[in-house]
Amino acid sequence: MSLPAPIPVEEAQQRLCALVSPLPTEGIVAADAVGRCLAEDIEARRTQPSADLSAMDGYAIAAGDHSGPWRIVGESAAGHPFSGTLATGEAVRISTGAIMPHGSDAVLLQENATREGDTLSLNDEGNPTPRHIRRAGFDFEAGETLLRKGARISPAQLALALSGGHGVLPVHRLPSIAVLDSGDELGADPEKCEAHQIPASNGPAIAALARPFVSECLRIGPVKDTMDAMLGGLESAARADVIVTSGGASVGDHDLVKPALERWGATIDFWRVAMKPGKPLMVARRANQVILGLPGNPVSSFVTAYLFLLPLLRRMAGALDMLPHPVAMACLTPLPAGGKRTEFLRGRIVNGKVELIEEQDSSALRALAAADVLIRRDIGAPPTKANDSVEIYRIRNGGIA
Ligand SMILES: Nc1nc2c(c(=O)[nH]1)N[C@H]1C(S)=C(S)[C@@H](COP(=O)(O)OP(=O)(O)OC[C@H]3O[C@@H](n4cnc5c(N)ncnc54)[C@H](O)[C@@H]3O)O[C@H]1N2
Ligand code: MOO
Repeated sequence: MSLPAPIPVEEAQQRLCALVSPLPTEGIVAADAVGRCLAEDIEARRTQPSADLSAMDGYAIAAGDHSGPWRIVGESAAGHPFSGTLATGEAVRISTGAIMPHGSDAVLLQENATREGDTLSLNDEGNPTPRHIRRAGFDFEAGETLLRKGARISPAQLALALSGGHGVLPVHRLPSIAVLDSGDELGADPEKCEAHQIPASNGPAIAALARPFVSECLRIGPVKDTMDAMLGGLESAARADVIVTSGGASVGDHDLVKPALERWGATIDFWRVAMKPGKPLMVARRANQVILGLPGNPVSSFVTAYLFLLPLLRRMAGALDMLPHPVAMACLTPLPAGGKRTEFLRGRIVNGKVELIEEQDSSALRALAAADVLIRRDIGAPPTKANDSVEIYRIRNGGIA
């Protein structure tokens, strides 16, 4: 059998993402929109802060005399502004976040003041200063763009949208997926595997990776290595936006994903990518469905899900920024020259530098679970010395979402 030449990683990512468009838009209560992507730009509906506010607990001091003593004529508390106007020589008790009264132009910290009854004076620790005033509109003005179309709503973006006066956000629908494990050797119950079986760990791991980006995830299998079982598994996934299979993507006698997809009426878009691990990756379409055939080796399945499934789901969810961003980090371990495939090596971070994990077998789950990053090695990259900079993708500590 002559096999198609593996295509470069970037081309494969582009071809995959070009198969889909962002899903339709819906309005979602802002707090429930976390994880969704905006379908349009969001403008501020209010100015923040809407008035000059004190940034500290202390006293708002009238313009004109910053030496004191002053007469305290009232209070401005957060949510309860002082209604009058200060005259020279007057001050108002003020709390953090409260509105500066008319006529005031400085804040005296309470630690820098002595109060006796209604008389306020300096205690030589510091003077009234306008530095403790947060000016109206310094964060944003009504009408300014707060968040761009395609931005993913995370907790900080949620807080900003709420602060900008938005209770409901226009976002894209999330895709649904079905994840199918295949292989006669797979046991569904990890506590009851015979000697010839291994626990089916890929499906749950892929589903866990995808969870923040999907509306629902149907789990199918483990499916046996027969054409009928594979066709049955695919048919039960027929309503998902994306089908992910794991295993059976290679060239063995029992690798049935490709023939089963073809028999099921899917068209293979590409098969085999010049990457390690993950070479047998397969992408197919059937009507509006996209099928991603991930290799069975557990590390290959994880790495290809990270580099292909997540960008695909991000694109369907409306993100403009789909691909993971590599960053540069010094690498403690010297690395050999890159080969004929882009490599994604497991590494751990030690004191701010990355170190290669010795075990790089594409079935080694203990090494994967110990990894903080994938080290990217481009095709034909020159060898590196200790402490040379390499490109890494974080797969822990916030690197996924
Ligand atoms: N002659 C060749 N053999 C292989 C090639 C090749 O090019 N020529 N490619 C190798 C590469 S690279 C990979 S990766 C694997 C992937 O093959 P498959 O996608 O067909 O995967 P399987 O053969 O079904 O399984 C491989 C391995 O992974 C285990 N596995 C499968 N599914 C699961 C699961 N859901 N949970 C946990 N572990 C799973 C399976 O038991 C096997 O050990 O092919 C190479 N061979
Ligand atoms: O390309 Mo395979 O995914 O190395 O084990």
